[in-house]
Amino acid sequence: MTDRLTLIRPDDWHLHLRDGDVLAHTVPATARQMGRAIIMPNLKPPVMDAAQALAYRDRILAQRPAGSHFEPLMVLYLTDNTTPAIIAEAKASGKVVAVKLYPAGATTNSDSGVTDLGKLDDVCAALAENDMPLLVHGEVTHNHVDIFDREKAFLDDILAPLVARHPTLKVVVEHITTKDAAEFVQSQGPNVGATITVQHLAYNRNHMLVGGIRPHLFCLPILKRNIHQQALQDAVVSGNNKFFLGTDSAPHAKGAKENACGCAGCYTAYAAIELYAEIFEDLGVLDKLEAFASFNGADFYGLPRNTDTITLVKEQWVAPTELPFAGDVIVPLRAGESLRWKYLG
Ligand SMILES: NC(=O)N[C@@H](CC(=O)O)C(=O)O
Ligand SMILES: [Zn+2]
Ligand SMILES: [Zn+2]
Repeated sequence: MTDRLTLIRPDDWHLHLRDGDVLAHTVPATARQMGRAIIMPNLKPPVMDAAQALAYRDRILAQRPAGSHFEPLMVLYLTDNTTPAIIAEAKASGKVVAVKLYPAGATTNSDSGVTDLGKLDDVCAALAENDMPLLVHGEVTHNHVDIFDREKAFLDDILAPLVARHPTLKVVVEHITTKDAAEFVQSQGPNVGATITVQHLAYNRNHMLVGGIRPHLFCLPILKRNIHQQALQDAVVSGNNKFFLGTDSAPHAKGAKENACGCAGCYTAYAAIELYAEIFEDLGVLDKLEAFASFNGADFYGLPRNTDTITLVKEQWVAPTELPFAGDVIVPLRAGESLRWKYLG
């Protein structure tokens, strides 16, 4: 039985750090485990150009613990007003590595998102030219499309045509939740990859809704039925290098989650690698964790793999029931539950 696990240091290819005082909590939490992280730009207002990305990066670095080499990889938020010149300037900054598409209204702070991707073909061409991946929150937002069908509708109506129009554009389908998305990614060339979260591997909608509603399992795209959870598990079990670690750790204060209109997002950064290790072990593929967590994402982005290592031990510990969040608290995923793997450093 394996009771100790040493891996090349992982990276988090989808992370929300937020801004302001809470950076004092969110930055150290991720910097403790991850070498790099793709920093989601859905602030209020969003991160829309190189200057805003560099200023945000400085605020993040100001909270990086002494001695840490954690590197925030910055992302621009695509709007109807993004231009090829904005993309070229972002690339030239050397610090912005990707651009994020939020269909307007799809998720937390996405009001400034894109209303018609068809109008941004010149921007997509600029991304392809600059070898910058387009990261997508893959859900349509039309009222008539059921929330459980929104990812598939996005793949069929928006993403498949986009990839066909821009065959060299790198695309990351973020936080995939369906069998359809896993199959779509597998069916495309090496320029299309996907991140998979802990919560979408570990849970399905029954966990969220049977026996009472569990607001801390509510995230977007919403947890789907068990056949979809199974397909995501199959994707990581397959070892296909198109799939990589992206926690989508998305903290919201406890009161904003335990609310008559609760916010979407699960907080997992405090124990990201332990949470993935537990699932990979349950699936019998602990030997595939390192490629998923530490190789596939870097390879997809064309960045060097990390060279230092981390170690986990098989040792039970209890996840905190709450964590500080700048005068407020957050309830992490698995709060108060026993975790099986412990990160040593
Ligand atoms: N995943 C979520 O449920 N929420 C994210 C936004 C996102 O990634 O869609 C957030 O910023 O809170
Ligand atoms: Zn999203
Ligand atoms: Zn996210």
